[in-house]
Amino acid sequence: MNSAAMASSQVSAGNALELRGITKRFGALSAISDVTLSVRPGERRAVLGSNGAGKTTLFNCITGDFLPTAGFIRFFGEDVTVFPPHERIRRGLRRTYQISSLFTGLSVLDNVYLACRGVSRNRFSLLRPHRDDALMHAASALIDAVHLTADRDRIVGELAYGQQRQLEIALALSGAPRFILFDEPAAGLSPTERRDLVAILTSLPSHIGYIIIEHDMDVALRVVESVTMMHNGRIFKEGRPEEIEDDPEVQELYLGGGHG
Ligand SMILES: Nc1ncnc2c1ncn2[C@@H]1O[C@H](COP(=O)(O)OP(=O)(O)OP(=O)(O)O)[C@@H](O)[C@H]1O
Repeated sequence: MNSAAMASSQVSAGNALELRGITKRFGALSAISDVTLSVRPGERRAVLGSNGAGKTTLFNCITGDFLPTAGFIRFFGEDVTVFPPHERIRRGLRRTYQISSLFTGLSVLDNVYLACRGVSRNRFSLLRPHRDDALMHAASALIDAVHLTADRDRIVGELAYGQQRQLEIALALSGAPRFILFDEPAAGLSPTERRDLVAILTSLPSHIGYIIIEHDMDVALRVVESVTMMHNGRIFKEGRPEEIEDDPEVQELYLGGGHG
């Protein structure tokens, strides 16, 4: 290992996620530019910024849906910059989407069971699942974790919207994730459902770190310990939730700036 590679591996030692100089261009447009950030194992961070700031593009680079134009990404020390999404999933990275990815004609339990099965070694087994197998127990535990215990046998299409979003969190938790990217989980939720979401996120196992993109500051700042503010594709400010909330520049640009 040369000295540059050694320095790079020392920088990344101990981080769950490490981005260095990530840039993504679409033709002449730089959606994100030179984004460098590190997240420790178990750390919970919000990425905030107004529309078009580059938050979703950042997520897509982390998941492998987009290849960055420049920079590198390490996941638990391993360079995953050019890995396809399924290789990152196999290493414990998960993501939720703004657009629902649920099987609405199946029950809550079947949805979570299939997600658990999809990331297990036996995913191509043709054996009929039994209610007492280990995956069924894992699925039940995840349903409890997202407060859907009483709804586990209901058809997903009949659930309230907020319950469907809770179910998406259960799917992201399947197969022992180490890190989750939550894409606006509070969007469209009622005040009661938002409170439920905060309770679910804050009671996730402490070894699971996450990044949350969220327009609702009341939710975002209550479920994280660190915040990265983005503006025009660049990191604009980083700090603890209370520092970000009190920062005059953030207030000018984001909180009071007619943010949509
Ligand atoms: N596939 C793409 N092709 C071209 N331009 C894109 C593409 N994806 C994003 N962009 C552009 O990159 C910039 C950043 O967009 P991005 O969706 O990452 O922002 P965002 O912070 O997630 O915004 P929002 O809060 O509205 O979701 C925008 O100018 C957007 O139009």
